[in-house]
Amino acid sequence: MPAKQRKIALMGFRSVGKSSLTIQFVENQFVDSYDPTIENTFQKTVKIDGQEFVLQLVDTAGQDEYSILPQSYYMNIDGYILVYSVNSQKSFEVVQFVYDKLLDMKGNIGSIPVVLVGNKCDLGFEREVPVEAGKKMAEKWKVPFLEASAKENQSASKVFEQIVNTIERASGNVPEKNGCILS
Ligand SMILES: Nc1nc2c(ncn2[C@@H]2O[C@H](COP(=O)(O)OP(=O)(O)OP(=O)(O)O)[C@@H](O)[C@H]2O)c(=O)[nH]1
Repeated sequence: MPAKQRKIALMGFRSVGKSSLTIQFVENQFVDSYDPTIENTFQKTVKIDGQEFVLQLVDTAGQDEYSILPQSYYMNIDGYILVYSVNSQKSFEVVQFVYDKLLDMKGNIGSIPVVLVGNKCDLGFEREVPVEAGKKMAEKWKVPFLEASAKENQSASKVFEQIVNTIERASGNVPEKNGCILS
């Protein structure tokens, strides 16, 4: 089967680790320094369940509750990875704001593939967002949820596999599976 092209946007508050998750997945490395993103696109080819996918990953500039999302974030994007960091309640609020914006713009979010990610789960001692809060939000949205750590390379590649599977399910290419993945 020919490779499928999929375009995925990572969105969420500043400094939650959108770039770090992407770089961990694409280049298998973690960069400790913080360099705010304007917008970057990465590409990686992966094989999932025997199917090759060419993933274009749009690492967006961080949003906040005042952001006006550019049209390009709504057009030609197959799925969204919405990222907050578990040590920032504010970032959890921003991810809800972003979801609502997407819902407004896209109409029926039920048909928009989304994965919710609580990053920086290695910072348990600074935790402001309980696992249950992330789980509950994802259940409300009916989307998969994972906690991850770009730093410790926990679930970074799972996040991307999960969004690809969610996109495939939404387009009717994979049988429906129950529940959320939490790790
Ligand atoms: N402890 C810890 N730090 C992390 C993790 N992921 C990212 N960071 C750090 O958090 C800071 C911000 O990470 P970025 O990946 O640049 O965050 P971003 O969401 O792309 O930020 P913007 O470009 O502003 O949107 C950097 O100093 C990273 O090293 C993680 O899983 N654990």
